[in-house]
Amino acid sequence: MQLPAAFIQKYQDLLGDEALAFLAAFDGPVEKGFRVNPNKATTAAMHAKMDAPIAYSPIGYYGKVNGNALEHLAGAVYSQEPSAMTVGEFAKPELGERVLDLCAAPGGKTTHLLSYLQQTGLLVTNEINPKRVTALGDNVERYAARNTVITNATPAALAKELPGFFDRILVDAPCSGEGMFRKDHDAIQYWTPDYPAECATRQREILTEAVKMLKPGGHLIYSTCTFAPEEDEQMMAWLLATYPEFELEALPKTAGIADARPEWADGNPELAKAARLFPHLMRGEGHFIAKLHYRGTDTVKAKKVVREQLSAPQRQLWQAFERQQGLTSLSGLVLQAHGDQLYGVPELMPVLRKVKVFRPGILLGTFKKNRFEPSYALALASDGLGMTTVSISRDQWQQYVHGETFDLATSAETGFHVLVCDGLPVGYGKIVGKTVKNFFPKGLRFLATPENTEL
Ligand SMILES: C[S@@+](CC[C@H](N)C(=O)[O-])C[C@H]1O[C@@H](n2cnc3c(N)ncnc32)[C@H](O)[C@@H]1O
Repeated sequence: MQLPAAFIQKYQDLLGDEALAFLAAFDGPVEKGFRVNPNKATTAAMHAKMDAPIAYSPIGYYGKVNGNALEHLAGAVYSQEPSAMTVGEFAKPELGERVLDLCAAPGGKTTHLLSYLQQTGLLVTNEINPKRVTALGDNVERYAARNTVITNATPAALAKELPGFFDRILVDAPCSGEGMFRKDHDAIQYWTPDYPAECATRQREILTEAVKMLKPGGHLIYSTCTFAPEEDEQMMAWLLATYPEFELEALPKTAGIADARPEWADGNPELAKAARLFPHLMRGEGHFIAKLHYRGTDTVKAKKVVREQLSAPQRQLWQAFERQQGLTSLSGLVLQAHGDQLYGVPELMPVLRKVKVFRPGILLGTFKKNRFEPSYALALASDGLGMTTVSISRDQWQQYVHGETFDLATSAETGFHVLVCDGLPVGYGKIVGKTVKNFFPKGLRFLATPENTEL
């Protein structure tokens, strides 16, 4: 791989004898990996692929999965480079926590956090870029989140409305991306010797806002996918110097994960508690991760939380749908109609006034004239809600994702049913007799074959 001469020189100076192995790793193979979602069923095809576990993640495996496979579309697996999985593992939230993923699209870390929150607490997942937030929405939907709000805001706008609110904040910062050069050759084009310092300026701005949103006793996790000390050890040295209430927590180092390098910043030995992931030392791309504990004591007055917003006719239609579906346990959500769309908003969510909300919660469905039409998101999130389901075969699933109407072997009760294939909810069908009318979202339809959907 053709690396910039200034880049080579910089890391020769920093790494000395180790530089040879470091630079050689850029010509090695890119490591692939995937995570299994512990909150969904595991299919036989998944079991067959789960043969190379990743030592530092109980839900991570080396190997490749297909984005068109049933398991991926139904949120049972997520394709993620193995080093990136350390972030979700080190950030692992406790059940019931209020968590913020501040730089979240396309959702690799968000889906990892969701796996561990198990529908409890609250996840606010934010992406500043309006184009990238759509992919985040798709992944949150696939992961069946009923505890998540998606915002499309600047860190400063969020910090104004949610000071001292979160137990845990992840800043997976925009960075110079040096750790991804092997995976994404185009990233090299953007690199100049000054680029890490430019990124560092933005990272300091983001962190300045992030710290305002932490509760006393909370945790801040900071990660990048770059080797640049300006964005890694030096960023943490700046944070510790600027905010003495923060202390680094030692991260467990296994499978080739290394200590961070205090000598690349101000020499503070505490910095070694953070982690460096180097491709010449482990099976993965380049990353840096630090976990900090906030010992501040100032508490902030609780904000008003969201309230139900539903007209009487809308409530009647929803209740009729609940009865028809056998839906019994949609707990922790406040119902809000936004226009004709009904959302289940996490009840822990404060009211936001000036923050752009991309999705206030899980979309439950749409009010049509005198009826309620359930959403794809609700079908995907139906595990454990006691709703009526109908099993379909892999062949029928291929017809379904192509948008076709198909027949069941025997007739079922007329109405909406969650279709389940290999134990995974895949969407809604409206059944009349044996015929299944297709409600798979039009924008997601594709011509599926056994070959192009194989996991
Ligand atoms: C490393 S990527 C996040 C990857 C994501 N966490 C994942 O695991 O899929 C960094 C993100 O930060 C966003 N970003 C860029 N500038 C930002 C800023 N000033 N404040 C907050 N986020 C920013 C980018 O749009 C990008 O999506």
